[in-house]
Amino acid sequence: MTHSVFIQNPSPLAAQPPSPGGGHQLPRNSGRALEMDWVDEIRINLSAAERRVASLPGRRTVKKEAQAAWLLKAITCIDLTTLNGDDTTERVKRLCAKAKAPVRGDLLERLGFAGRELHTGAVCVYHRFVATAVEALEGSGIPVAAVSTGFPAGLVPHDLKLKEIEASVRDGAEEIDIVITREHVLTGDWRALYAEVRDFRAACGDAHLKTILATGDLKTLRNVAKASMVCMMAGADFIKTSTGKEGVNATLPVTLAMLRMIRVYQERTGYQIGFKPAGGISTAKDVLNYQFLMKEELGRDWLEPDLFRIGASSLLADIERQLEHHVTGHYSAFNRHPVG
Ligand SMILES: O=C[C@H](O)COP(=O)(O)O
Repeated sequence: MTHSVFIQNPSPLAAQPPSPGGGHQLPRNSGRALEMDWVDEIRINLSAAERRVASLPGRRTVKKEAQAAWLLKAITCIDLTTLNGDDTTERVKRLCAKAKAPVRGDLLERLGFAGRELHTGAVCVYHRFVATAVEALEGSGIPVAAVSTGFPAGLVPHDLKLKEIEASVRDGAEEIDIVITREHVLTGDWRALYAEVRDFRAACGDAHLKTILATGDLKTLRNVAKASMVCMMAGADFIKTSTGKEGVNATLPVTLAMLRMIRVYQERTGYQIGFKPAGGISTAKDVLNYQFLMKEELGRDWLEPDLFRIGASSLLADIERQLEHHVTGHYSAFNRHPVG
């Protein structure tokens, strides 16, 4: 059996926007033995995948109130991120404040959301800032995600990677975003990739494991799909596209390939695996396309933050501008939304 069909058109998107609340408890993926058959059989039809996603923006537009609801839902799925060499404690504290109150109160009131809980899915930082973020977010219910394992290139010794994961978990990170060793994919050493991610999963303990594939480094969609499947078999809770530091980061064709693998894994094991596109997603328009593709490919469950995160440093500012435009009819300058 192969997984090569990317041309089937989904049923039309329901007119109903997602409600900003929701969420559900999922059984955690325990991983399983490496099935080489599941990897070897994977085939990808690149041009069909490109055609499939090219039709998305034209077919799927939502207007006015519906769009505001989709964007509010997107906010709950953002891993609000700062991953810069010049990050400071103060910047991380400001980011955490923004994660707790992502949209101005007056806008929420005019959108009819006054008094409703709204926060981002997580805050994502380097290990150095995990403890700062945990303290700043205390009582908010917002988890801290730590990038790890020698992010972004992942070229430090394996034992140091495990120690880095353990240190972030000790400091309070509830989610660990690891990078895989790209060489394992580029040389087709799926056993080495599986063993690596298995170890990362064990080091995480109760913290959730997001495996960053760095898809821009993997050369082909087939490699992306195979790496996705191996990471899920090794126990990934989420598969994530990119670090934000590769030449090419999240794209819709890559997303489609990864979502199809999530679907196959669910069909075979019953586990629902989360998806996190990351890197270069900076506009409300971009994020709507990702939401539509998630819903069309995997269904309503995958619009919730326990199965969908968007790794982004500047997306929130554009969403807030769009919400402001929706309410006032005017756009404000980006410098009125300095964080997020
Ligand atoms: O995981 C998150 C990414 O590093 C954020 O990338 P971005 O700065 O392009 O939004």
